[in-house]
Amino acid sequence: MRDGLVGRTVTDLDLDFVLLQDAVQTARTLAKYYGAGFVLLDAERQIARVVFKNITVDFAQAEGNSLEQDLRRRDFTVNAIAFDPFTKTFIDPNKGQEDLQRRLIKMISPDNLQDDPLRLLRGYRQAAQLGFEIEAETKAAIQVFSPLLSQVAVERIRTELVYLFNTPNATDRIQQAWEIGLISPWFKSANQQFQQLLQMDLSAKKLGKIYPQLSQELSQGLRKNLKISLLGIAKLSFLCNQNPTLAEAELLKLKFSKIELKSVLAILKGRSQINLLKTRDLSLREQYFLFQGLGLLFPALIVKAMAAGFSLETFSPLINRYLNSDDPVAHPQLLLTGNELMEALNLRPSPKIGELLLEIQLGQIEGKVTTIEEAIAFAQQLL
Ligand SMILES: Nc1ccn([C@@H]2O[C@H](COP(=O)(O)OP(=O)(O)OP(=O)(O)O)[C@@H](O)[C@H]2O)c(=O)n1
Repeated sequence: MRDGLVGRTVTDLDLDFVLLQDAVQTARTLAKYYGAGFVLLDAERQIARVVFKNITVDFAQAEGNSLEQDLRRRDFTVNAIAFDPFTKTFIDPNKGQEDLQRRLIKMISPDNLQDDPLRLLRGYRQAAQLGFEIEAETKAAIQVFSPLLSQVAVERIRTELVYLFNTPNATDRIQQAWEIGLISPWFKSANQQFQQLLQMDLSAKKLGKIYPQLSQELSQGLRKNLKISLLGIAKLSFLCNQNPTLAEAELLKLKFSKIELKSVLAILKGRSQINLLKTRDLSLREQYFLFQGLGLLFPALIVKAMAAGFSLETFSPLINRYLNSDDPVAHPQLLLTGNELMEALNLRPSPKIGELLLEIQLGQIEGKVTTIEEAIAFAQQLL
């Protein structure tokens, strides 16, 4: 109802139905009837989900004895508007529609926030997504209750954080959430990077104007099933400690996946590599290792560096290499495989083969090697 009333469009529709009885059974019947997926989310509280291709429909048993009671137990007034499809009337005991008009996130009551402290962070996340303000008393209550957030399962916190990182122009909200103590326990040193974090969306926009492809890559996930966007990962890399070991500890506490963790660390490493650009150009070898370390994360590093004050022009040569799939430095192609090298030189498998292949690759980049024969002779010479 909230999203419909403000005209918000989403790619995946999420419908929430409240039933006074038989919620799970109704969901099961519907799933069967439409051949859709069925997931029992909470047997005790009677919540089930029916999954269609781009639509998720949740059925929940009303909490309390009436829909009004159920709506009074929710988090924010704008999230507690119901519509009766039979009578075609709104049921809005908390005056959520008024707050929608005023574009306000307002708590239903402080007790409701305490009942499920994730709601404290949901408030900031939804304010960011909807472009709403947080009403003054609600903001004050969130600040008072902020220590309670640590009682919530970190998986739920992480989900909210990812939403925040993926929301464009929400870095000021992230900063505010940190300043009132909501997310600072997980990112203790973030305040040192806020100035740069706040520049991120602007830098992404600047980059996208000249290189639309990079802008598109930044809005996507590293993999299909990864919710956090590349730009989100770059923002996360600002929030956590800039020392990779300390950053790793922070991200592990929040149970970020291995690939998210590796991505942030790759960006932090890349960030220190490009510091050299302040005084000189990178050698071909250095460029090769930079591209190898980053892979698809390259645009995320560029935005981060721009937010830190580097000019876009500094990166033009590197960006051109990245965008050219035939570029040997950014997208090197092996002249020969490890097996072929072992056969040619009569070698046994050992870590040395990897080292030789790397040297051949670097020789190729530096123009010392162009054919397979030259590659073999080059390796022989090294041996
Ligand atoms: N911790 C929570 C989670 C949800 N809700 C209530 O359950 C509704 C549906 O929850 P959900 O679909 O998770 O959230 P939405 O508010 O719809 O927002 P989004 O889809 O962006 O997560 C919310 O609107 C809110 O009324 C709540 O009160 N407290």
